[in-house]
Amino acid sequence: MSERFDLIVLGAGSGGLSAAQSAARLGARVALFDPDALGGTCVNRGCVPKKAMWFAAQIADMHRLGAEIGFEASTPRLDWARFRALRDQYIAGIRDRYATRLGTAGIRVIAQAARLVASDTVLTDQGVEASAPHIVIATGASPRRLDLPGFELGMLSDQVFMLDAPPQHIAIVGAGYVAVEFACMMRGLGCRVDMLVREHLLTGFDRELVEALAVQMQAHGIRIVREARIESARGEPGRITLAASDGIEHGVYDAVLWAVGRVPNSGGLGLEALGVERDEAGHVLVDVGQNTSVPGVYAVGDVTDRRALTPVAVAAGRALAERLIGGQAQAKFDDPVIPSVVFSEPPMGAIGLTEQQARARYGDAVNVHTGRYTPLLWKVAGRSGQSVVKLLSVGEERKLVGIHVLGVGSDELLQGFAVAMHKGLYWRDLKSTIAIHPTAAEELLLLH
Ligand SMILES: Cc1cc2nc3c(=O)[nH]c(=O)nc-3n(C[C@H](O)[C@H](O)[C@H](O)COP(=O)(O)OP(=O)(O)OC[C@H]3O[C@@H](n4cnc5c(N)ncnc54)[C@H](O)[C@@H]3O)c2cc1C
Ligand SMILES: NC(=O)c1ccc[n+]([C@@H]2O[C@H](COP(=O)([O-])OP(=O)(O)OC[C@H]3O[C@@H](n4cnc5c(N)ncnc54)[C@H](O)[C@@H]3O)[C@@H](O)[C@H]2O)c1
Repeated sequence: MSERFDLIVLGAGSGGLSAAQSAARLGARVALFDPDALGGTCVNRGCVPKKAMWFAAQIADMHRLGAEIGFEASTPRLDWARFRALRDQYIAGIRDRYATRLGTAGIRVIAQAARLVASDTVLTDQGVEASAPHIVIATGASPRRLDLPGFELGMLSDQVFMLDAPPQHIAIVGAGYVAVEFACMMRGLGCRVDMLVREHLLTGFDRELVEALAVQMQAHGIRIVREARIESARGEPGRITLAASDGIEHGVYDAVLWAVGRVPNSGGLGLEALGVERDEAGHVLVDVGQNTSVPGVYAVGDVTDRRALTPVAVAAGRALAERLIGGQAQAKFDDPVIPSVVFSEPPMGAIGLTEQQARARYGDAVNVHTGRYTPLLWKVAGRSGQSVVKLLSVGEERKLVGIHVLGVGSDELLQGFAVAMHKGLYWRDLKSTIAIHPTAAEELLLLH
């Protein structure tokens, strides 16, 4: 006999936790299934451990800058084991707090993988069955594996966080968020880094800023090899050579990271039998209300084809619970202004459309305002690297449709601009606002 709930959630990552907690807050009886650690990708093998590593790399970079401006400091060496223990302890604390909060909210947590056996019933391999009028699929995504010889010699992003020591010389295959962030972090921590890029770096970001970032990554010592189509890996763990389609061999590396995208965890969930539609890549197809093609079955987060970002999964889960349990018929997550930051060195952030997207949508009505500057401390140190800011506005009114910043501080300064753009931001608003001087943020107000 299956136990009845108001809402069942598969997956306790960003999206699933948000849906479950919001629904429980609104009075629903909720069951939450997940065989793995609470918090999913973001907390355990994504944003959180990544950001800790980024901070460590930033500190190493600041030491180098410190030496350039006159500090007498010896090169710092990171005690990797201590750093890893502290980071893991912090993450365990987050998981503990989730467990406490879920318990307090009365959410039934079942530490097992579940699949749908009917549109209102789920079952686990251990025989636990539960049913509800609403079932939310929030099973996320996993790193993509390639079907090429020697693939197993390399690692996936999940495994980077388990390394006992940083590699000496790493090859990173791929050119998306994960590839760029790990390349910069590893380099910051003193590794030799080769990035083997098949096509473009960071597709989806403004081309001008991406090229400016590539220049800085190379100046930082990262070797970027373009048009490298890796076809095989050979050697042994710790001594790996990569062969490309043009016959060129790369390496020898002591580590290889395959950062070639992510695939949705939508297999083995019983979706095919129920008729839940998916795209070719396996993403569960949803409308703006997170409804799948089967009534009573919904999906949020990376398992869908929406932007794979934690705040997107969280917003979708919350809106869904508000609609299903809170009775807010209009609640949906459909925000066109999604800010995001690549935690590279320096970081690069974007809100709204790139120049390429804006021109495709608005043609000649697009105004482009670009500025380049060298951050104050870099100038003091004699460095020449440049930050880039770009604003895209449309028409006579100059409504902002895109804001892009590459440079120190961009990760923190963009959130406030995202609030303004969400509400509707115009060029005249920037011109009539008093700047905070001297900051990186003011550069957005000082453009001509
Ligand atoms: C290295 C890395 C860095 C990232 N950095 C950022 C960042 O800085 N900022 C940002 O916004 N985003 C970042 N992301 C993306 C972000 O982590 C994801 O967008 C987010 O975690 C998606 O949440 P989700 O709930 O959809 O899935 P997940 O967090 O992946 O959670 C899915 C959960 O479902 C569980 N599950 C799977 N199958 C079943 C089943 N059959 N039954 C029950 N449970 C199941 C899994 O165990 C997992 O816990 C990063 C991702 C990676 C890989
Ligand atoms: N800071 C952040 O917010 C952050 C950080 C990490 C990840 N994320 C999210 O997670 C998502 C996944 O990131 P990702 O980097 O895994 O994927 P991605 O889609 O951003 O990039 C995948 C990269 O792999 C390349 N690629 C694909 N197949 C290949 C092949 N056979 N050989 C060589 N290269 C190949 C692609 O050209 C692309 O450059 C991102 O889109 C983003 O939404 C966000």
